[in-house]
Amino acid sequence: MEPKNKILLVVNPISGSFDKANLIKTVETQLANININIQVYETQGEEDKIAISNLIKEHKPERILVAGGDGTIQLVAKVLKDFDLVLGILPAGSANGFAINLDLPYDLNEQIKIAVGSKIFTVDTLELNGEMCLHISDLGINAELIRHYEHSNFRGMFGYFLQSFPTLFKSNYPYKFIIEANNYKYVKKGVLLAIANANKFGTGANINPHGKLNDGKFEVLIFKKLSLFQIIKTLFKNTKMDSNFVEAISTEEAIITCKKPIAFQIDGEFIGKRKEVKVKVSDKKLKIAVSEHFNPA
Ligand SMILES: Nc1ncnc2c1ncn2[C@@H]1O[C@H](COP(=O)(O)OP(=O)(O)OP(=O)(O)O)[C@@H](O)[C@H]1O
Repeated sequence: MEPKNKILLVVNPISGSFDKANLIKTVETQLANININIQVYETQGEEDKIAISNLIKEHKPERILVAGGDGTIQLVAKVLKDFDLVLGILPAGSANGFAINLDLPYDLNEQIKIAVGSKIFTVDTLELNGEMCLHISDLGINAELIRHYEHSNFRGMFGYFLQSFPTLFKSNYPYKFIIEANNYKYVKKGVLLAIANANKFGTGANINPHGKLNDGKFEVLIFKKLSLFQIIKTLFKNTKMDSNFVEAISTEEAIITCKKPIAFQIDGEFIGKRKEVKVKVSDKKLKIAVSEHFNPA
C-alpha cells in the first residue's frame, strides 16, 4: 500500500553530543508501522532555512518533525512563518529548554507518538530586534557564558559548567538597564536581564512562574545579583522567586537599552553585543503537537 502521509524530519547531527542514527531509524520504523513515510533533512549549520523551505515547497509534507535543541527548533520555526504546518518536537539538544516547557516525555517512542498526534498547542513567538525568539533570551552573564561555550569544544550541560568560571571573572557585571514598557521607564541594575516567552530554563528551573507561552505577553526579568545560594535554589526548580534576587515586568512590548554593548543571546544562540533590544509579541504564532495531557498552566 502507498504510504498515506509524508513527514519531513529535520535532524541536527551535532546537537546534544549524540549520534542521531538510532533516532532516525526509530522514527522511520515507528512511522512506517502506521504507514507514514518520512524524508530526512540533516542540518548543515548554514543555508538550512532555504534548504528546508525548498523541501517543503517541493514535497508538501503534512507535518514537520524536528530533532535537535532550541537552536534547531528555532530554525525550523522561522521557516514555518511562511507555511501553515504543525511542528512535532523530538528533543535532542543539550538543554532542551523549550521542550521542557511543553512537558514532552523522555522516551523517544512516546515523543514520536505525540509529534504525529492530533493535540495542537498554538504558542506566541517574540520578535527581538526583528529576530524570532521562542523561549528565553538574555542580555548579560548567561549570554556571555553561551559565547564562551560556543567557542569551546564542549557540548552538553557539562560544557556550561566548565565555562561558567572564566565567564564570571571576565564579565563587567552588574549592568545598568533602562526598560521602557507599559508607558513607564524602569531603571534597573542587574547581572542578567532575561526576556522570557516561556517560564522554564533548560535545567527545568522555573525562572518565570508567571510566564505562559500563549498569553500574548512576555516577561522582562532582571536578576539583580549573583547569589550562589539563589542560583542553586533556582536550578532546583524553586518556583517562589525572591524579589531581592529577581524582578519581573510583564508586557507586550519593550525597549531595553544599556550604555555599553552587552552580550546578547536568543534561544541559546549567541547573537553579539547589543546596546538596544526592541521586543514585541509577533503576530506569527507557531502550532506545536503536544501530549493529550498537556495543560498550559
Ligand atoms: N551539520 C552541522 N555542523 C555544525 N554545526 C551545526 C550543524 N547543524 C547545525 N549546527 C549548529 O547547531 C546549532 C544549534 O544547535 P541546538 O541549539 O539545536 O543544539 P544544542 O546547542 O545541543 O541544544 P540546546 O540549545 O537545547 O542546548 C546552531 O548553531 C547550528 O548552526
